[in-house]
Parts: sequence; structure tokens; C-alpha cells
Amino acid sequence: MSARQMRLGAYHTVSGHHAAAWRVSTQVNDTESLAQHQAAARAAQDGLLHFLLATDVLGEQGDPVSPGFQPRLEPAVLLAALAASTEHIGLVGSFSTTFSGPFQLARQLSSLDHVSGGRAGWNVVTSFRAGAGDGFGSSDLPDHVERYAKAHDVVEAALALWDAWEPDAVVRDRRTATYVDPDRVHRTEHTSRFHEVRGVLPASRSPQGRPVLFQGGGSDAGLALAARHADVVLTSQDHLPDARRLYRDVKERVAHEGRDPDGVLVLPGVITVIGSSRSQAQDVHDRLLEQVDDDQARRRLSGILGWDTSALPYDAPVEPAPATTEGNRARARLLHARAVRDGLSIGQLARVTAATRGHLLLVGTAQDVADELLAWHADEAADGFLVGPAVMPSGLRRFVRDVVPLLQRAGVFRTSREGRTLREQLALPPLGTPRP
Ligand SMILES: Cc1cc2nc3c(=O)[nH]c(=O)nc-3n(C[C@H](O)[C@H](O)[C@H](O)COP(=O)(O)O)c2cc1C
Repeated sequence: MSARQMRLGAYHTVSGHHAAAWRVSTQVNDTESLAQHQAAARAAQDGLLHFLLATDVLGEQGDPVSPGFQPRLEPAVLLAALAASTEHIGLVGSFSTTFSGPFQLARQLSSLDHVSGGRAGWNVVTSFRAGAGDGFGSSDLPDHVERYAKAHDVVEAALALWDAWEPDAVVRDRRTATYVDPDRVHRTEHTSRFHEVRGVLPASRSPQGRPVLFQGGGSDAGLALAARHADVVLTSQDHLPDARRLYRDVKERVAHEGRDPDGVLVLPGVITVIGSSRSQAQDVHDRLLEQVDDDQARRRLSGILGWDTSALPYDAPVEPAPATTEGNRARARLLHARAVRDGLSIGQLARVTAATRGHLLLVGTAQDVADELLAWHADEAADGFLVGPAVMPSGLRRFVRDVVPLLQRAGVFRTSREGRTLREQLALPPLGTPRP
């Protein structure tokens, strides 16, 4: 295996990534059915995918009584359940640094790493929807600068808590009645304008030492956070030249932080519609588009752009340029660029967003999909991908059955598992020993 290897994650969902997928799926998708989550996780594991990402976006896109509203399982609970029903696949969850404190997050993620045998990952998110704080007694979403300042603080506090346990601190010496060697556990004293964290996490050093850190914010501040702390940078890119530029930018930022650029992976999300022929795949895609509810699509677009588009006619141009949104800054910029590039109206952009939320969309045969992934990978626009089938469960099964073998034949995707933990499987550099 000498070629640069592709890493693949499942952009996990049981309802499919297309907004209308649940209406056309072959099964009745139930977003709270553990059995359906387990089936998806096992399918990804059988395909040798490295991890699955359980996303969680705080703040609703619409009224809970609207037909598009979907309830969902809390990621720590879901991933713990999946840990017990899978053996190898990495289990990554999105947890917000804006609305959860570092002690609880560090504890949950350490526990997940323990119960999964070293397969935990944390997608560090800052939340971006306007109403994200409603349930937390915070009526306004803190502004972008503040959210990222807090994200640095939460990650640094969590790292301090994890590193406070030396690897051999648990001795379980029955003779001396010593369960934990007190000289090998250190009190954390973290004081900042956001948090005061004092004490010791009631969780020994976990199999990976700490979860693998993921980060998906693509603004300047998001990339700065990623460059400093992330092992895996998730991106949203739908245009190869831009993706190549972003890839280089991330690697340069990582180097600037004194870290090894090859030790940090860049994985764009990709939405797939795979058919036995191009026209069959296109038919599925067209059928999905017909089912899009324009009002719901418009709400979703407004949420990303950070301004209300609901009163605008379908053919209205996409303006103003959303460079200053306090919400999902990079995605807003990307969607705006897409509208300008392809001459899309606001209504058309809402439909594109319903299909992809800004990610690369691949509609075609398995060979078409594999060829595009191989091209992006070879062109150094990606170290791998976060694969989000438009329709579930068929889309994931099809990717595993038909696309994975093509990537393997091209010599860029593994044919067996090497390594036990998620960090080892991703071939990330080992962590240093924690400071005493
Ligand atoms: C692949 C991918 C997955 C993401 N998943 C989540 C998620 O589950 N929850 C969330 O709040 N944000 C999620 N995000 C959004 C980012 O974490 C970030 O908040 C958003 O891109 C805005 O950051 P920015 O202003 O730095 O661009 C995801 C982003 C990407 C690229």
C-alpha cells in the first residue's frame, strides 16, 4: 500500500441527506429507531469506512409542527449505543462548545472512548442557528468572534482534563487499598473569562488518550481553531479549484502552528446519488427535487445565509453577499459563490441547498462517483471524504457495495483494517505522553 490512502467517513443519517429523501425511501425512516441507526453503522463498518459522524445542530429550522421537522437522538447516547453494537468503526459526535461546559464534554467523550475501546471522536462545533441558545437560557447566539474564543477555551480545558491522568494511574492495589495512584493524577486548574474548571475528571486516561478531534468551521476563525487543535478538518466544497485552495490553506495553517500538515486530514462532505446508469441516477435525483417543499427549503437556506429569504419571489437574485453573517459563515459564502457561478435565483439556490446544503453532489454510476472522488483525492483537494448518501438506507449500501471496491482497485482504499483505535485506523500521528 504505497499510494496516498483515502480516508472515508459516513455522514451518518437514517433519513438520507436530501431534504426529501425520507418521503421516497424504500423503508419508513425513523430517526429515533436504534435498529435503523445500527443497520447504517454496520453497513458503514462492513464497507471498511473509518468512522461515522453523528451530527447535531442546535436550534430548529422551523416550527416543530411543520412537516419537515425531524426529531433526533442525542449524539452521546446514540454513539454509546452504537459502541455496543459495532466493533471497529470510529464513532464521532458533534458537541457544541457554545452551550456545553468542558467538564461535562470531557467526561462524556472520555466515557465514549472507554466504552468503544478507543473509537471516539469529537466534532467541535460552535452552533450557528439563531435560536440555538433558546433551550439554554441564552436568547441570543453569541457573535462569531465570541463563539470561537469560547471554543478554544473549551477545547483547551478538555485537553487539560484528559491529560491530567497519566497512562498508568489506575493501579488497583488490593494490598494497600490503592485503586488510583495519587501521584499520577493531577488536579486541573483552568481559569478563563468563560470557565473555571478545578478538579479531576472521574475518568482515567482513555484508550486513545483523548478522542480524535474534528472541526468543520470554514471561516477564518474556524480554520484557525482547526489548525491549532483538529486532527480532521471537515469541509464543505462543491468546486474543485476552491477545494484545492482550501486544502492548501489548511495544511499551511497547520504547519504555521508547528504541527505536521500530513498529520491533519482534510475531508470534504459529498452527497451521493448512485444509479445503475447515469440516467437512472438522474431520475432518482429529479424525483427527489420534485418532492422538495419550497417553503421548507427556503427556511433552510435562510438559516444558512443568515437572512430571511421567505418573502422574496422564486426568481429573485441572491443578494446581498453574505460575508458578514454571524451564523454559518463559510457555508453562506460558498452558497453565494455557487449562485453567482451558476446564475441561480434564490428559489433555485434553496433547491440546491435542500439537496446538498452546499456539499459536492455526485449523481451517476458507481464508476462516475469513484472517478470524481479519485480525481479530488489525486489533485490534493482532499485526503478522503465524508460520504453522505442522498437517500438512506439504499444509498449507503450501494456506496459500500459498488464504489468501495473501485476505490480499492485503484489502490487508494484499504482492503483490511489496520489498527484498533480510530486514531490508529486513520493513521494519525500518535499522541505525545501527557505532561506530568
Ligand atoms: C461536514 C460538516 C459537518 C458539520 N456538522 C455540524 C454539526 O453537526 N453541528 C453543528 O452545529 N455544526 C456543524 N457543522 C458546521 C460547522 O461546525 C460550523 O459551525 C459552521 O461551518 C460555521 O462555521 P464558520 O462560521 O466558521 O464557517 C458542520 C460542518 C461541516 C463542514
